[in-house]
Amino acid sequence: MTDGKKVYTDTELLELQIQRYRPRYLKDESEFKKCTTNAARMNFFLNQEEEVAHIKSKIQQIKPHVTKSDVKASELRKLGNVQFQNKSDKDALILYTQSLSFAKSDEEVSVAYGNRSAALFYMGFYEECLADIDRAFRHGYPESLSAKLFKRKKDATKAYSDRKKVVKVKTYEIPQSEMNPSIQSARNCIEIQANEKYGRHIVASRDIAIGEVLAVDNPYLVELQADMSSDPFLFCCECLKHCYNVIPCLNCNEAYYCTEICRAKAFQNYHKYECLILPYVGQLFGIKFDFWLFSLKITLLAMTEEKNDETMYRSDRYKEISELEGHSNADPPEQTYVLTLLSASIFILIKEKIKIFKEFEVFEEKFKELFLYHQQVFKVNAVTIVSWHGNDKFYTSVTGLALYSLYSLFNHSCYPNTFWNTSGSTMVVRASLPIKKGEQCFISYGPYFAYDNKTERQERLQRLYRFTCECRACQENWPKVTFSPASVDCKFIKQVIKKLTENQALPPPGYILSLRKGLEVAYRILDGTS
Ligand SMILES: C[S@@+](CC[C@H](N)C(=O)[O-])C[C@H]1O[C@@H](n2cnc3c(N)ncnc32)[C@H](O)[C@@H]1O
Repeated sequence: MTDGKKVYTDTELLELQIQRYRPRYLKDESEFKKCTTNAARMNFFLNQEEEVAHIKSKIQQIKPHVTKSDVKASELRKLGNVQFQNKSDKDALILYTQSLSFAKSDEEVSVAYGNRSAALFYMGFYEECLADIDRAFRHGYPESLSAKLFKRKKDATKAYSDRKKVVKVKTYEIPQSEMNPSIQSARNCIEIQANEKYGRHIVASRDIAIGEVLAVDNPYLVELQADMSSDPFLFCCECLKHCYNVIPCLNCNEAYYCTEICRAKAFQNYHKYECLILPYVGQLFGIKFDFWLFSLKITLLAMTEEKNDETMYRSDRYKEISELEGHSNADPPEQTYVLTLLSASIFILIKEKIKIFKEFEVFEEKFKELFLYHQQVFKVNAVTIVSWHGNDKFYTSVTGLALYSLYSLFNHSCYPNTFWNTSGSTMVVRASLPIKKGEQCFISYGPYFAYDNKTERQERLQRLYRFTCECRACQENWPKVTFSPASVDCKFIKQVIKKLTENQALPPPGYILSLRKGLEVAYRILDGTS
């Protein structure tokens, strides 16, 4: 979100809203604090008739942006042509993609695909170029221009087959024989336990060696972070795949997908409702929080998903999401007040514009509870996905947020014995230390003893996750490690290891072992032998 100059994070935006509504909160404070459930909080605003009438009239005044227009599509395509002639292929590609998102008639759609295929060809993305040529023909590309497109198809096919095959990075897959019988995404070396101190948590059901895979989890839901990713027109909103030839939603200009399959899946599951109100959200509030969009999608999924009572802990089902920790009553009341006020307005918007509650009448009351709850779940459990992409030069960027059911059961330690990374949106969790049978498997929620001091870590964990960390690094108050791994040379590593080995009061032997083993594992992963 920007005001022309500054890009605001969700937290900064929320702080601005809290300041804006402070006088109103102070007036309502004592009554609002009496509401102890999310539904009661929502009803606090929804029962204020004047307020509701005011929001309804604001909604009526909003003219949603034109989403499909051949005139606009043609303008954007022509701007793309200028960039293409100037050899700015990537800028041309983005303008052609925008043109596609506005294009209404088959003719306009087909020409935009045809033009984009040219930019893709010159950028060396032959597979994507061929896909766009097929799309152009399927939409009835004009006969008069077809010869050029047939030639490009021939050239791209040849260039594609001549090119050395790119080795695709393979995500680890759990072998059938090692699958966990009670947890869908886990290997058969962990189990879920629960107690008062830790809530639900993950425990090793046998000894686990460094580098071993504990879980390969797929997200229940992802949300593309358009403002933060380097380019929102290059990612699939459904699977976050980095993709140069995304295709737009057939109704709105807000969502793009890597394939027709992802588009149909998103539309069927939630986007058919979401895209009817997205054009209003920004205009109604002047802001769009990521956690709203996220929460809206989950709530729509919760309403529409078919019930599945299987006892296995599943990552592809709403039931597991519905039981995640949200600390519903732990946020500062002023923050909850503002979020509820804005959520109540979204509730009215949904009622006015998509009539979904007519279809799912029973959910009207449930929605009030869930929409806020999902925002709370998001804050405690969502993960930021950083992708690496590029052609010959790889670079990383934040592409999205995701919610994983199994990852959400891992508790935190500032000296964790597991770590995770993602490939696309698939998360792989591995051991970073040896884990003995019966020991809890911890992950880091961000704070890590080597980079942040104990006070900083404890403050952050308390504020965001509402617990006091009692990991070994916190109990023994380990010092920060003051080198940056990127600038470390081998000589320096040797010195560090020597110092660590000599001084037993510093991080324990496991840390040294993990450093050495970690390098070995990283090498094996990169080498493709693990
Ligand atoms: C992502 S959830 C982890 C699963 C959670 N224990 C449950 O029962 O659903 C995060 C929450 O777990 C709890 N938690 C995480 N790490 C913890 C720890 N080291 N000690 C105590 N509680 C912890 C906190 O309440 C935190 O907000």
